[in-house]
Amino acid sequence: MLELYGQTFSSRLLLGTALYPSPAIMADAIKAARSEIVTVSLRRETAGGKTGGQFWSLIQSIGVRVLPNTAGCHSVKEAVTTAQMAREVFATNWIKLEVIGNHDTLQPDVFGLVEAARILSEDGFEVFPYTTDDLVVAERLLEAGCKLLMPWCAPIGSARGPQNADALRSLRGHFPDVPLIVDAGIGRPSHAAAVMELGYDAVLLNTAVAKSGDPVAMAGAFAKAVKAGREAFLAGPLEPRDMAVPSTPVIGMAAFS
Ligand SMILES: CC(=O)[C@@H](O)[C@H](O)COP(=O)(O)O
Repeated sequence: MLELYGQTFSSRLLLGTALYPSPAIMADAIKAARSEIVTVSLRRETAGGKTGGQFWSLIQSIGVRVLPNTAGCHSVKEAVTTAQMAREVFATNWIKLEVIGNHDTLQPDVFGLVEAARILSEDGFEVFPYTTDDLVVAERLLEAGCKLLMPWCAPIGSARGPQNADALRSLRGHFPDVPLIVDAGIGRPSHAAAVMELGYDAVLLNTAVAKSGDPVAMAGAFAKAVKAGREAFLAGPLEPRDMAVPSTPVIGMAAFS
């Protein structure tokens, strides 16, 4: 079971709720993914007026846990204020904290992220920080009160998959007991399986499902990949070797003379 801030979940696939062709397709994709947690932008929820209300009702009808996010926030003040509003709107202390540092790459402002994480943790939030794969930043986030980490594997929406598997492996090795969720940049089910095989606890993705040719079918494919990756990790995959090792036994081979 996946344990996040004292709550347990069967599914290790968290989904975003943006960019789908329609709300109905989004709902069907969430069901096909068997996700139990979806992330929702406060901006979408509040900006849409009546539409926002309908969207919220649809999410509630699916019966999933909501992880509000601060998507689009570029400063500590903006992120903290958005988180506080999200707590009121969604009635949860959970917050996926994004403090974006660059318009082009959408990479996190890790300095602002740590500061905002400290402020929000002290204010009783349970923070899910969207961060890079930097080990020192990870340590600072844990010191700031985060009980889990959400490193990217590539820029948001890039669909490039793991760009630095060594850094992800290193994070896993340094923090064996901290829940680690890869967030952002996953493009294909094989990417999700690959990070799960490294021992990551879960993945969060959005674009790869929502913008695919068939979001519902793709959500199902991701669900299978995440499960397969987890099972492979638990089964103890082989480490790559430099030299060949015969896989066919030589004892008992027929002798030719
Ligand atoms: C929805 C959300 O929270 C995104 O900001 C998240 O980081 C997912 O990224 P991808 O769209 O690349 O999966």
